[in-house]
Amino acid sequence: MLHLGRTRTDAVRESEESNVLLDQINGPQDLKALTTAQLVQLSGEIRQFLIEKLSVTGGHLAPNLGVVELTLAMHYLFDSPDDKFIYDVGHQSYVHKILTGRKDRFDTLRKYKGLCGFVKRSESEHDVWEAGHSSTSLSAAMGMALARDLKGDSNRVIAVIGDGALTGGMALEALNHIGHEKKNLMVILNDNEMSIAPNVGALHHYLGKIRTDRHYQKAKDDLQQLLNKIPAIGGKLAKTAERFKDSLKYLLVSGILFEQFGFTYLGPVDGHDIEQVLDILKQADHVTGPVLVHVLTVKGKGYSPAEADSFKWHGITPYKIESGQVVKAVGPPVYTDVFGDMLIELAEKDDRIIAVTPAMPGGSGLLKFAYKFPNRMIDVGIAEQHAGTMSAALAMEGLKPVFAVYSTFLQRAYDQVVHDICRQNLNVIFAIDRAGFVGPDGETHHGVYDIPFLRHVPNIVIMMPKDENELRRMMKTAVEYNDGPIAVRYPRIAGLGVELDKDPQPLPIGKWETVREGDSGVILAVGPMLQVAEEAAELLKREGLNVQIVNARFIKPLDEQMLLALAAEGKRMIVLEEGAELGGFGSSVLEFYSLKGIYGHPVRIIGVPDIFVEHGTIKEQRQEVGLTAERVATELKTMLPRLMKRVTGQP
Ligand SMILES: Cc1ncc(C[n+]2csc(CCOP(=O)(O)OP(=O)(O)O)c2C)c(N)n1
Ligand SMILES: CC(=O)[C@@H](O)[C@H](O)COP(=O)(O)O
Ligand SMILES: [Mg+2]
Repeated sequence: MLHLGRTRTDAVRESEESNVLLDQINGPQDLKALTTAQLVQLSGEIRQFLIEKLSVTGGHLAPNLGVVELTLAMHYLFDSPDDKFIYDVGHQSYVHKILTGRKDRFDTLRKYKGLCGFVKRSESEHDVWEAGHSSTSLSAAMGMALARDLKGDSNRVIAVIGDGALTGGMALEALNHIGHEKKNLMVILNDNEMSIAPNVGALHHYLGKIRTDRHYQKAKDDLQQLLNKIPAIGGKLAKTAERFKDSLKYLLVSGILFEQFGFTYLGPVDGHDIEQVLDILKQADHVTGPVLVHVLTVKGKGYSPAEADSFKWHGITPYKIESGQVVKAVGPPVYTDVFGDMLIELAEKDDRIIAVTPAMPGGSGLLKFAYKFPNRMIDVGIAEQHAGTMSAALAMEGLKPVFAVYSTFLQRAYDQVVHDICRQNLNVIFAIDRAGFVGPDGETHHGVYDIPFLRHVPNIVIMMPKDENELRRMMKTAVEYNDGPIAVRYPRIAGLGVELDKDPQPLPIGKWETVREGDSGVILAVGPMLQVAEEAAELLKREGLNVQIVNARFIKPLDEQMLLALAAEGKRMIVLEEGAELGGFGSSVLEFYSLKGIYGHPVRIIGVPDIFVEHGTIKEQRQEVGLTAERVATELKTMLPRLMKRVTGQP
C-alpha cells in the first residue's frame, strides 16, 4: 500500500528503483515464467506505476487498482489475443494495457492522439472488444463464443464484468441467453460492491449475501474434501453426491442465481490473493459450458485515499500522491452544479419533483439533492431504459420526474423516450448533462447525438442555455411546463461566471434571443457555441462586417417567426452547434425553409461532422472538427461575396 506522507520524490525514486520486474514485461509472454512470488511483486510494481502515472494524467484510478491481480492472473494463465479478453465498460483496462506493451505510453493517457482510457482495437491486437458504455461484455462474449463454434475454433472467451455493470439490463438479457445456449465461455464478476457510487439493487444485495456467506464457503470446501476422499465413484453414488452438493449450495444460497441461469458458479474468492485467483481461474478453465467466477475486490486497492473513497477516486483529476489532494481548476461552477443547486431550490417549493438517475448521482450533480430529499432521489442502477419508463409512470401519476442522464447514456433509452414518454405526452423533464464534446472520455461519451435522436420525436421541447443563469431559467421553465416532455441539455464545462438571478423567470417557449445586432449575416448559435460566435463576430468586425448573433436556445420548437424574418432580410446564415451535423439543429432549420417553400436561402451548418471524435481536450476536439471562431468567420465571408465587394471594394 502506498502510504500517505511520503514525498513525491520517495515515490518516484522507489518507483524507478522498484520496477525491476515491470521493466521486463513487454507482453503477456513475459509473465509466463514468473513465480507466484514474482507475480505478487509485479502486482505491487503495477500499483505503484498506476498511482504515479495517474497522479499526472488523471483517469479511472480506483477501478484499475482493483483489478491488478485479476488481470495479471488472466494474462498469466490464458493466451490473449487468441483467447478473447472482453472488458465491460473498459475503464478498468489500464493493467491489461500495461501488460500488453503499452506501459511506455501512459504519459499520454486520455490525451489527444494518446492512449485511450478504454479498450481500443487500433492500439493493440489484445484489445478485441471496445466499450465505454456499460453492460455490453456478456452479449459480446456470447457472440464471440457462437462465432468461434461456428468457425470450429477453440479459443477461450472471457468477459470481465463489474457488479455495477451487471445491473445493466443488457447483461441480464445476455445471462439469460448464454445459459440457454450453454456455450463454453467464462464470465469473471469483479465484485467490489461499487458502481461509481455505492451499487444499488436487489442483485447488489444478493451479491452482498454471497460475499458475507463465509460459512457457505467453509461448508463447500469441507464437502468437497469429503467427496475427494471417496474413492473414484461412478453411477448412482456420484449422482447422489452431486445432488447433495447442489442442494447444500441451494440451501446456502451462494451463486444459485447464476446456476439457475445455467452457469457453473465458482467462488467467491479474494481477488487480491493471486494464488486464489490463479486456482479458481484454472478450475473455471476446466468447466464445460458457461462458468461465472465471482471475484471479490476492493476498488482503489493499495492507495489509501482511493480505498477510503472509491466513489471520488472512480475517475480522478491529477492529484498529489503524498496527500491525495486533487489539483482542481478554480473558476465558475460547472453547469452540473448549477443544475443540482437549482433543482433543490425548485424542489423546496414543489414536492412533485422527483430526481431519477441511472447510477450517476455524483456525475449528475444530485448528491446534495439526495441529502436534502432522500426519498426523492431514485438511483435505479445502470438502467437507463428502466429509468425512462419509470419516469413516464411517475409523470402519469402527477409527479414531476427529472430524469437526470448524460446525453450519451440517454442513447440507451431511445425507445422509452419515444414509446413511453413522448407518445403518451407525459410531463417528464430530461436533464441532459454532458451535451457536446466531453474531452478525455472520447467518442463513446460525447453528447453529440441527442439533438438528432430527440428533435424529430413529436411532443418534446428541447432547450440549451447560453450560460448558467439561463440554465436556471430553463429549469424553472421546465418545472412550470405542463404540456408534455421537455428537455434541457447542458455541457460538461464550467459556466461563464455570470450573475445568477435570485428568482429566475421562465422563458417563452420557442422564442430565441438576438444577443448581437448586425446586418452582414447571422449566426444561430446553440449553447456554448455562442462564445465561438462572439469571437467570430469580433474577427469579422475588424473587416467591417457586423454579424448578428442569435441565441437559439430552443432547439425545438424553432422560432419560426425569427426564421421567416431572417429569410426575408436575405441574411446569409450560419448555424453553429456542438452536435452532429446530420440531423441536428441546423438540419431542422434547413427543413423548415424547405417545408415553408423558401428556396435558395443560404444556410451553412457548422457542427460535428459524420465521424467519431476521439479523446483529448474539448478545445482540441472542437479544433479537430472546425468549431472555431476562425472557421466561422471564414465561412461567413465566403457566403457574402456581394456584401464583401460593397464593403471592401474588392471582388
Ligand atoms: C450505459 C452506461 N451507463 C452509465 C455508465 C457510467 N459508468 C461508468 S463505470 C460505471 C460503474 C461501473 O461499475 P462496475 O461495473 O461495478 O465497475 P467498477 O468501476 O466498480 O470496477 C458507470 C455507472 C456507463 N459507462 N454506461
Ligand atoms: C467510465 C464512465 O463511463 C464514467 O466513469 C465516465 O467516465 C464519467 O464521466 P464524467 O467524468 O464526465 O462524470
Ligand atoms: Mg463495481
